[in-house]
Amino acid sequence: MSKNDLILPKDFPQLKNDTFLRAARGEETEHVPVWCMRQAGRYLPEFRESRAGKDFFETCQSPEACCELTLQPLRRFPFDAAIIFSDILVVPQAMGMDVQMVAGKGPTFPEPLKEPEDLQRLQVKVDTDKELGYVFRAITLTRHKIEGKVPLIGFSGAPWTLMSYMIEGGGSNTHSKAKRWLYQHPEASHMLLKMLTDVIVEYLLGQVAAGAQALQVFESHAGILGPAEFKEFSLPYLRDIARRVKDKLKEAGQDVPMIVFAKDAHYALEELSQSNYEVVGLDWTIDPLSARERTGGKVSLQGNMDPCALYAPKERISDIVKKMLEGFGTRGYIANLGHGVYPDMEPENIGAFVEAVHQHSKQMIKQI
Ligand SMILES: Cc1c2[nH]c(c1CCC(=O)O)Cc1[nH]c(c(CCC(=O)O)c1C)Cc1[nH]c(c(CCC(=O)O)c1C)Cc1[nH]c(c(C)c1CCC(=O)O)C2
Repeated sequence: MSKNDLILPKDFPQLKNDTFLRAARGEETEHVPVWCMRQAGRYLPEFRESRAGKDFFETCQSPEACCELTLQPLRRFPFDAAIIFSDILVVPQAMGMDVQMVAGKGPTFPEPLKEPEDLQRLQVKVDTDKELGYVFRAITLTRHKIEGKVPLIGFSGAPWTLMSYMIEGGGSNTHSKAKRWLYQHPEASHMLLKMLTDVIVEYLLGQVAAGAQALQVFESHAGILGPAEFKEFSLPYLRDIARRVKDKLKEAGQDVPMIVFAKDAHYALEELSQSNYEVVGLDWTIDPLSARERTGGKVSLQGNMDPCALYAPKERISDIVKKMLEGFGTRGYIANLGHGVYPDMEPENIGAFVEAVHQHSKQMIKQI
């Protein structure tokens, strides 16, 4: 028994709305489920109030705060899933790196990896219960407090995205420091990607043990790679993560749907649909119909309204949603944005987006 099991009982309230889980598995639903990346975020006044004056990563380390922030958007909108409030950069922290959230600048690593010998600074064998137990406790607490309203999604950053942050030391336009490694130090790059993969597999399994009912892997920096580099430095690790997590869960008689979101990796859509994930998440640069054709019904799809469409008047949002639903169809589809909600967006328009998905999809399904 891990330490994590001792904190709270795991007899969770019964799930009342499994629409999201059914859509992930390609099963029939009464409406298309919908959630938003970054649905817990600064666009909500109650989020800004809860976060005010508190350090971002300290907030991530408080299970009570994470639980509250995860539940806030559900009190306003009838989302069909919740995603645990946390961050992808807790994994580099668990491997021994210092990461700070600097106001106005974003995540910052005071001592990024510069050369291959810096890999020696990293913790190779990470005790995820010890280093990331706070995320597991947040998930368990939230599973209780959510009262079975909707499923709870756990997540991790993918190896290449985390590697690029660890080398760049923060956000970047070119990612040239991280990409230099791929061309100058391919062996060290693979070593780092492999180290990250091992930690991520344990981390995702720990999240399921704690109560996560689905998992999303964020390859947010896929688009900075070309097709050949993606095939060498991202795809094998994405596949390995899903395979290893699924094999381990199967041994335990468990099964949770997994979503891969490789932003701007339209060139790899065929490969992504054959990568052991049930769901492929899409950014807004892909046309729904062609995404369906190229993935050949092998997977469910998630996405992909341009987040900026939320700046449009409500009627226009409704029309855009209707077109999106017609493109994807209502089966094996989870509505979402093509990336996260931005801080200056109107909460009311998020509500209009959710309502439009529910309304239009109910009508469309009735007509089938
Ligand atoms: C790249 C990335 C990060 N973090 C994450 C990604 C992958 C998804 C993506 O591509 O956007 C993942 C993430 N970060 C957060 C979540 C929570 C769940 C959700 O609602 O989606 C998730 C899934 C909370 C957060 N993570 C962060 C915020 C905003 C900062 C705050 O609350 O103070 C939230 C709500 C901070 C963060 N963390 C990160 C960035 C770039 C930022 C923004 C910095 C800024 O805007 O100043 C790294």
